Amino acid sequence: MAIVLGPNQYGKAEVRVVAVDRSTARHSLVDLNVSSALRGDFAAAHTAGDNAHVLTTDAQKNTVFAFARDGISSPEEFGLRLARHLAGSYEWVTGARVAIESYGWDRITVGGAPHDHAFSRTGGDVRTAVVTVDGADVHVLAGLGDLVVLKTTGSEFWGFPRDRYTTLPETTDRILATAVTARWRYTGLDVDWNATHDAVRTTLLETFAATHSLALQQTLYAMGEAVLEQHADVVEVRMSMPNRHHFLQDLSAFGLDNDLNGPGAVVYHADDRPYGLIEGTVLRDDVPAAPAAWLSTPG
Ligand SMILES: O=c1[nH]c(=O)c2[nH]c(=O)[nH]c2[nH]1
Repeated sequence: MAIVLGPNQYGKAEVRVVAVDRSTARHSLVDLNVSSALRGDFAAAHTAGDNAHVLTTDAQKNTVFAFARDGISSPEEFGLRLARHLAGSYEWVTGARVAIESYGWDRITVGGAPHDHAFSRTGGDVRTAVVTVDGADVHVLAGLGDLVVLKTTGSEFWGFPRDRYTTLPETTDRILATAVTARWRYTGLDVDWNATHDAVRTTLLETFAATHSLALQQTLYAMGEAVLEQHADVVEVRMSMPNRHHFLQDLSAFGLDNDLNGPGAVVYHADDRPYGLIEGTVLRDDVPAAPAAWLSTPG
């Protein structure tokens, strides 16, 4: 028996870089959280403390800032530029993974006019990109996280088996709420990254709204299916959707009913935990799997 080093990677996590385009009086900004990781022959560093192959994580951080100086047109483009550079940096580096979160900023409106250089953070979801260079292969995953959505009706849940511990009542009218994390894989690199990201996000939202849900599982599948039907560049969608349960609050102690169809507001208790966690992949069955695209990407 011998003990050996298994798969490993290392890099700088969560480099916070803000790039401002000041080329006109109307500034624009890109706000990213960038994590890089290198893969390759780093055995000696692990087993002997020999750092001759270790491109420092500090240099990886510096590379992020230096590359931002050329402008950032999209997280995907920036990730591709960085991952290709890092993967090509030394012959013992076989691959690089760059994962990016992108935070949105809206112009503040002053007197009805969008301001040139004042912004407020968009409250909602975060855009994500993961670029992996693996030898000659390049993979791009786009995505989003924390897209919080809710519908006040159009959701049922019934027909499930009842074992001795099943107490949940069946329902034909409930709130359906979740915070969508989705990542989707592109076939090629000739993609209009920003426009496609916007369009996929719209598809996810529209399908959540338009699907009469019999289960969050069904809604998840419908959302992934719609993305694949409407976006030819996308071959695979992975989603993670917590079921943010909303339970009708019992108000009988106060002599109040709480009837879905009665007069007055219907009052729910929004429970934060535990939550159902519905996860799944929807993909084209004629496209080869790309495990390298997803390696060390959680969820
Ligand atoms: O949409 C749902 N899927 C489930 O699997 C489930 N389980 C549960 O208790 N409520 C729900 N709702």
